[in-house]
Amino acid sequence: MKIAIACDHGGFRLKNVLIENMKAQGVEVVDFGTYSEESCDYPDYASKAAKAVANGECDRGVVVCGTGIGVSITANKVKGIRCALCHDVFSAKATRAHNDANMIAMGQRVIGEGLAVEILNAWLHTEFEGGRHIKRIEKMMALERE
Ligand SMILES: O=C(CO)[C@H](O)[C@H](O)[C@H](O)COP(=O)(O)O
Repeated sequence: MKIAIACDHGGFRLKNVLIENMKAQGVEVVDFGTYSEESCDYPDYASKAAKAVANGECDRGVVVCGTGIGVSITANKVKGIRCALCHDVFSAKATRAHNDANMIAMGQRVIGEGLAVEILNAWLHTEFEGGRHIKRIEKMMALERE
């Protein structure tokens, strides 16, 4: 699996923890920045990761900022993206199983690193259930074409 990842200054330290966790599992990671804690604008980086997922360069994506909100809103502006803001393991599993979320967002200022790694791993390793959820996702994605 190839994962796009991006953050702003408010998510930089957590992004690095998540990258190390994924690399330790043999997951390929493409880091779209930012690369320091210098203040920057989260749309510049979250959009790069989201576009890499939308165009197929990466299979799925992870975005991090202070709250996870700015990066998730940004990612969801890119056609084809279903980015879920998750700060608990149950939601991370459910958004893969039910929403087939192709991106996850988290906030470095909201949760600790240990929980963030558990959430990421739950999201990475949960498959989409299909079935009744397929038509619901189709209805969501049809909104992009209106
Ligand atoms: O976009 C956000 C909130 O929706 C992120 O949490 C940002 O990291 C945050 O807004 C950055 O704030 P700062 O005061 O400029 O560090």
